[in-house]
Amino acid sequence: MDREDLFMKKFKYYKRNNPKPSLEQVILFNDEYTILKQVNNIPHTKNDPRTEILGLKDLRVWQSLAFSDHPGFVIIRNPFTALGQRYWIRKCLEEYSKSPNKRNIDIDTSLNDWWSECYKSGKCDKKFQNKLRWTTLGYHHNWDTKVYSEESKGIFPSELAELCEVVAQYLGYEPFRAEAAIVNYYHMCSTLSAHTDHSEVNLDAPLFSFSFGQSAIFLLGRHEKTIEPSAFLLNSGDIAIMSKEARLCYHAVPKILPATKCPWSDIVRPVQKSNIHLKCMKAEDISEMNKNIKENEWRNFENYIAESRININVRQVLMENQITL
Ligand SMILES: O=C(O)CCC(=O)C(=O)O
Ligand SMILES: [Fe+2]
Repeated sequence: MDREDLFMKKFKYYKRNNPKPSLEQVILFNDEYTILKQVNNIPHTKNDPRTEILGLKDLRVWQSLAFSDHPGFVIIRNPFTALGQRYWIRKCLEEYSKSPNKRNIDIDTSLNDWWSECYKSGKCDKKFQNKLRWTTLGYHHNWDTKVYSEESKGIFPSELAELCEVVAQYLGYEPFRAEAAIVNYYHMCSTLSAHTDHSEVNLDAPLFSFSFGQSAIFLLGRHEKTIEPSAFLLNSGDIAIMSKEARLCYHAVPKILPATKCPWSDIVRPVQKSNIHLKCMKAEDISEMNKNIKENEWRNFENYIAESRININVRQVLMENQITL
């Protein structure tokens, strides 16, 4: 007899609207879970000078959590500044959504600049705006064959590579090379069904997942769907890392939930110019960060994120000493 698909059962439970599911078992919904523990035994005594320009808080105040039932799974609870959240949300909407990055809307349109097109008439075309569901950066994920190739590859955004490098270093997951990303755009009724991410040659390198905007229930199971998954709440700014035993586990997003906090609207402070050495980013990125302080620059992006969730999912594709596929 086939064993029951408990992953699907939980997915359906959290997806349903009528009656609404209980959120009592959702980890991180409140702060009282005893299974949480601080990941790093040794507190960070030094900051990484790149944090500010990447829109991150000082490493010494980061809170990273591990879960005894899910070895290798780590959540860093919103290490972003309010301005940092605005910067990354805007990057996903205005820049990562442009061709030649690959997008789900490419089947219907050849236009390059989706975000500007949404505002072509002066006001937002919501119907068109909601059509964008994903873009891929770097090595493009092939949704049909699930195979990466050298022929389908773009330039990986340098600022996103640097963000991952800082997070990887913080967790001691070095060296990590960001080579492929999927940006997922969710609306309030969107879901992402159960899957494992196994297309990369390098399945030992961790997977970094950045969430912005509205919240999500994230289901994390094991290597088989017959094992019941745990439900985690991911809020804006949270970074989830699937490493080691968790790297190839089934996961899914059955539900988007209205955010109870909007950290992108907290007090914004400008990033100061400094002489820090940036591996990937350029000095102009400081003004790109600071322009989002102005309400008129930020308003349209805020309207989008008030009803959507964005997830950036970053992977290393190649082995450490491999140059091409
Ligand atoms: O949206 C999420 O949190 C997960 C996305 C994901 O699993 C993927 O893109 O492979
Ligand atoms: Fe995934």
